[in-house]
Amino acid sequence: MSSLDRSQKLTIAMPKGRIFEEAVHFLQQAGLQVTAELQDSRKLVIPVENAQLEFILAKPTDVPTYVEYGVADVGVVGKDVLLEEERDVYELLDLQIGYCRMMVAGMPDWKPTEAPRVATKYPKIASRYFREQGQQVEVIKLNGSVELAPMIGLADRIVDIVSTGRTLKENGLIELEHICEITTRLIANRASYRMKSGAVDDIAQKFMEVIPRSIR
Ligand SMILES: Nc1ncnc2c1ncn2[C@@H]1O[C@H](COP(=O)(O)OP(=O)(O)OP(=O)(O)O)[C@@H](O)[C@H]1O
Ligand SMILES: O=P(O)(O)OC[C@H]1O[C@H](OP(=O)(O)OP(=O)(O)O)[C@H](O)[C@@H]1O
Repeated sequence: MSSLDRSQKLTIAMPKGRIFEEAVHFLQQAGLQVTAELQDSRKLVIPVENAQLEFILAKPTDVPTYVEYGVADVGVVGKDVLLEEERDVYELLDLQIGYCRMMVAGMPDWKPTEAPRVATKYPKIASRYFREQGQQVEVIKLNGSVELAPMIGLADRIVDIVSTGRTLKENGLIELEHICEITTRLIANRASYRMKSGAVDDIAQKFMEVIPRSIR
């Protein structure tokens, strides 16, 4: 299937923010035409001339929403977002970039209490994890700076992403339990996967060829 087949034009949802640069580098390695507009402008919709491609730039947590509703055919997104948003999309590939881990963390002198409270940006992941552990906890949703919660007594533990460990360390917290590893994934809309199988396969194939090179 030629990538210039008009009916096979693909819209790719890209996450703004932390994983954007690594994801763009991945696209370049896969041979996709990445224009300066994608890397350096405030535009949110970026068509790629003659390549039957269009990028949309979304907040990371919204990428699966655009893909589920089919306004993007495929998307690049962290596994943390997929686990939290639970959108109805196909997960096609682990791109093996954007490495980090989902952890339970707390103060070193943490002790179980009768009414444990857990603060997190990821309430579904946290609730599911503690349910599976057979522990009853109250989950408190925060939107950032989650490490503050145990320090000032809002919660006794947190569920959050840890990458270098610097944020935990500088706030006197330690890793307590490992929930899962997180990497960036390629996802696809279910209808696009069938109706535009040529173009979706083409991009998945190109991505797959990059993956062994991106293993650290
Ligand atoms: N150290 C890290 N902290 C947070 N996210 C990371 C880290 N390392 C990799 N990631 C990946 O980056 C994505 C988050 O990117 P970013 O922090 O830009 O988004 P956000 O949390 O929506 O932004 P905001 O801080 O505006 O709420 C996550 O989905 C995760 O997969
Ligand atoms: O282990 P580290 O390398 O220190 O990274 C982990 C930190 O990065 C993320 O926060 P982010 O910078 O996205 O800010 P936030 O507090 O607004 O979520 C995450 O929520 C941790 O706080």
